[in-house]
Amino acid sequence: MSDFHRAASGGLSPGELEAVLRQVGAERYHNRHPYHHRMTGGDLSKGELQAWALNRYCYQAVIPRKDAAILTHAEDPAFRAEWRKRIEDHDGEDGWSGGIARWLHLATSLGVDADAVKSQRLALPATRFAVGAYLAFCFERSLLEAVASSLTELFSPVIINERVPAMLAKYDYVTADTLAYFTRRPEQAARDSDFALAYVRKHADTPERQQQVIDALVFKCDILWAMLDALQHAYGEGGGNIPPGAFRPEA
Ligand SMILES: O=C(O)c1cc(C(=O)O)c2c(n1)C(=O)C(=O)c1cc(C(=O)O)[nH]c1-2
Repeated sequence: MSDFHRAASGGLSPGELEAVLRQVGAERYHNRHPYHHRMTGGDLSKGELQAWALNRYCYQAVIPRKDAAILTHAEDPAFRAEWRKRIEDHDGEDGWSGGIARWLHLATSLGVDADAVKSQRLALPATRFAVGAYLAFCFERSLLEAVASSLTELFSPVIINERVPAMLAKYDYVTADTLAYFTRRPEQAARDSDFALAYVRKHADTPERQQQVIDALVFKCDILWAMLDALQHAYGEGGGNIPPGAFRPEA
């Protein structure tokens, strides 16, 4: 970690803390990953896009569970009222009318079987470990650290704005309907990250807590990075490193 990511021993002002957090994102968010660059450059095979969608489903599926874990730590009803919107975004009214269902649609539009995606059986081992680590982090750490770990959402509108136009332009089988998941995300992410950032600015009021917040965001960037590393290793360069039991694109 660069020195810049250490909270000053005397503490940072809320504005200085926010600047460090934004710097973490500028350096470590997954829009800097080669797999993302290959995606936006039109260089991924259809199998690599399918593998991305299938593995990323595991992340989508864990998000409402980690948000429920966060709610168990929250004593303030106003906090819970705000945070539970995230679960509703992903599950919808009945479990299958929110973001998870829209992600499933994205994966099936790319030609992956819905049951295979939902079962998560064909995901890479590293994907499972990464999303499991995110869930465990939100169960085990303080409310402040768990809230801070959601702050990658500050940067998600950037990657969505890079990804969506490039995918529409570069892959003739990708349509606006395929990518409908992303239509609502920037607005939801802005609402969520505004709330989380205000919470962190207010509650990270000692140098120790400021360091915990910075470390939580680094940890979360590492989760997203590790997921793309795993895809690159397994499916890049002709798919020669696909682990046993993992998704195999049709030749
Ligand atoms: O498209 C993306 O690259 C991306 C990134 C992230 C993120 O940065 O964690 C999220 C999402 N999408 C997303 O769709 C989403 O619902 C979401 C929830 C969270 C979270 O940590 O609570 N991150 C993200």
